[in-house]
Amino acid sequence: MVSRNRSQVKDHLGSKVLNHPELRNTKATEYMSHEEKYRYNLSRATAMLKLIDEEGMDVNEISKVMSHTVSGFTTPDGNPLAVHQVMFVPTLMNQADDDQVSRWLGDVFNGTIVGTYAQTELSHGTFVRGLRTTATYDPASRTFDLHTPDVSAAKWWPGGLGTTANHAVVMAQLYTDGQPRGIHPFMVAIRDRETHRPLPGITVGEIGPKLGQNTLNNGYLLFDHVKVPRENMLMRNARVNEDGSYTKPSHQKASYGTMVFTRVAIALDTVDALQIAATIAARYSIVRRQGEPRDDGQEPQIIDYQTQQLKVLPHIAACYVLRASTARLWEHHTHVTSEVRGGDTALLPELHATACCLKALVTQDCSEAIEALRLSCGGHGYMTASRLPALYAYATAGATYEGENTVLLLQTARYLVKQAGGSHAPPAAGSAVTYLSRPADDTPFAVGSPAAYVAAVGRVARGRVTEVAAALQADRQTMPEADAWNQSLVQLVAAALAHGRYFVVREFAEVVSQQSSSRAIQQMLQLLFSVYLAHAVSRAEGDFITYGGLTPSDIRLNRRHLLRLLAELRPHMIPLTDAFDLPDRLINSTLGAWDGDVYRRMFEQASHSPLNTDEVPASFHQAMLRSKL
Ligand SMILES: CCCCCCCCCCCCCCCCC/C=C/C(=O)SCCNC(=O)CCNC(=O)[C@H](O)C(C)(C)COP(=O)(O)OP(=O)(O)OC[C@H]1O[C@@H](n2cnc3c(N)ncnc32)[C@H](O)[C@@H]1OP(=O)(O)O
Ligand SMILES: Cc1cc2nc3c(=O)[nH]c(=O)nc-3n(C[C@H](O)[C@H](O)[C@H](O)COP(=O)(O)OP(=O)(O)OC[C@H]3O[C@@H](n4cnc5c(N)ncnc54)[C@H](O)[C@@H]3O)c2cc1C
Repeated sequence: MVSRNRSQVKDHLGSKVLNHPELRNTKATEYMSHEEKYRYNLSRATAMLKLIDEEGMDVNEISKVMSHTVSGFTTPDGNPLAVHQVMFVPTLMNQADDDQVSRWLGDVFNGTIVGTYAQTELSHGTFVRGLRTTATYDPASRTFDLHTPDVSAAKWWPGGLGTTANHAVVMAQLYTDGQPRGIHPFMVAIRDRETHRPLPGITVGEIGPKLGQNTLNNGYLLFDHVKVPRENMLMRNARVNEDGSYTKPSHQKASYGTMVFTRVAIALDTVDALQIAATIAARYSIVRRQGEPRDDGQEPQIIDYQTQQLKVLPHIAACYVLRASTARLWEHHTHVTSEVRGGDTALLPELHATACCLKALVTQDCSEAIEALRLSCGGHGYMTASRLPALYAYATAGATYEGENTVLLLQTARYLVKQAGGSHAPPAAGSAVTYLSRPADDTPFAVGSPAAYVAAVGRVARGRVTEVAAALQADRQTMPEADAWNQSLVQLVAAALAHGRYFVVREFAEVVSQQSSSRAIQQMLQLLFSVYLAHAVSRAEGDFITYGGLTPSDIRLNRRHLLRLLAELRPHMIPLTDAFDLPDRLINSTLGAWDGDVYRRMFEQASHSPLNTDEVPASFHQAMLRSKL
């Protein structure tokens, strides 16, 4: 495919997806059974994979097509092939050696192998070192014995495992020579390629209904001494030789690489969900009129209520700000991955720390924002057909999967306190933590100056990190490490989030500072940034007084400033959401269509309720008779 700029790629791929012969005709899925939904979503996910293959898309293009998985168009109830595409394939590409890649990839791309990433167990998700599935090497047969010791070690959650995948990358405790070697990835056939029946020794199935994404097809998996050939351990990093001798990986956490990638992908993707929700709420907020008529005789548009502006507009600004930092993280990940493949792991610790805190910050902010946007649509936001409940369910899953957010923030905090205490390798040029070893930026705070806000956000991050690092250091003198750490958990999480916020605003400050061909665009970016910053301060006033150098009077001024900025942004709300360029079919919301014809659409969707087919549904009489009322 010829090289295209970002928006050309988006247009091109957008129309390919929307007009694909196997995708363009959509059905409402609300009243389908679980199995019908699965069939519908799986056939659409398969069509997407075919499209990716036919077009020979690169990873950036795939990421754009995959980001449609959140839409109401592509796989409205969850993509049963998401984990295949986003985790299984990347794991093979990055953790299998060259021979293994050539052995498997043909079958992956021709659709014969469909995989999942099977790591989490019933009793362990967060603490990966605690996983209990074992892979014990036997040099005589040159096989691994894969075993689930008891039900609590059953794999539980992997997406697509339920009824879709025939292979899994299984993360298991490796034993060679009777020695535990830690968690390693194994390529395991779990179902017959022809009949799709579970292979001997395998117990597999679907785990049941969830808050959302019910056709993500999450599954369980148990092994009863399943023999796996030696060549099926993914050997780009660590190796087990025929005689059972073991070669360590170049980095102790090399086998965690897929998680880092997926965290980056989730951060990027969750902003797409926020863009959809923001577009729906913005459009609805101008269509909806309610309240005492004004001078023009009309009831007010709800967006003209100041409270509604606060519910909607900061999240539109957040779409722009978070898009910039997540795109930067994506580029940085590509760079660091190629360095790591070349054997240089120096940048990995900071990439891990940044991916953890951005994934956590973005999924937390976006799920809170989507819920606020849902509430901003009043009763109608509670309807499934508004699409807002599904968007919330999608975003909030991101706060748990691929590393529960608190746990990930603690990983970032661990890196930050080590940097603050000078016990880590010094940061590389361009690192996001150099501010910790420099004097605080003492630019005085001034309402209306984005640079002054950014400096204050930096002082909060610096203050939070150095304070908790000192507390931890002091506690370490008087208690065991684990107790000292636990004593500071809440402050460590706050420090990591403050660091994440500083990262995000610095990235956007750079975007705003770049020369744009259009003065109007530059002014709009400045306005969006000002809204984001003023809102960030209003959400954490205590922090800005305690660490950011703001006075109570600054806080009061900021509150007024934010409301003025919102009024300034309000006339631009629709162009700003139209600019996300989301076709109606992708949004798939009764409230969020471009023409604003909300009430007709709501009636139309109600007509699909099976309870409206007959004037009196037969079920009514049956149920009443049974209850003898
Ligand atoms: C092909 C293209 C596709 C493009 C797609 C893009 C489109 C986007 C569409 C998105 C659609 C989204 C659908 C997604 C579906 C999601 C499905 C979900 C899947 C899962 O959830 S899989 C399971 C995920 N599980 C977890 O994340 C578990 C979390 N826990 C951990 O990661 C670890 O246990 C831990 C990190 C919390 C702790 O590990 P451990 O105990 O081993 O380590 P320590 O805490 O002791 O730390 C020791 C040192 O190791 C460093 N460290 C830890 N992890 C890493 C890492 N990953 N990389 C580098 N370094 C790491 C620590 O920092 C420590 O370092 P130190 O120097 O000693 O301090
Ligand atoms: C929709 C969905 C899809 C998923 N898909 C997959 C998949 O494809 N493959 C796969 O392998 N897994 C998958 N998972 C599993 C997912 O990765 C885990 O659920 C996630 O990593 C959280 O782990 P946990 O469930 O063990 O949570 P827990 O760790 O049990 O979390 C419970 C609470 O304990 C707290 N906690 C735990 N440890 C600590 C600590 N050290 N310090 C402080 N607090 C702590 C957490 O903050 C949280 O509040 C999926 C999960 C979901 C919801």
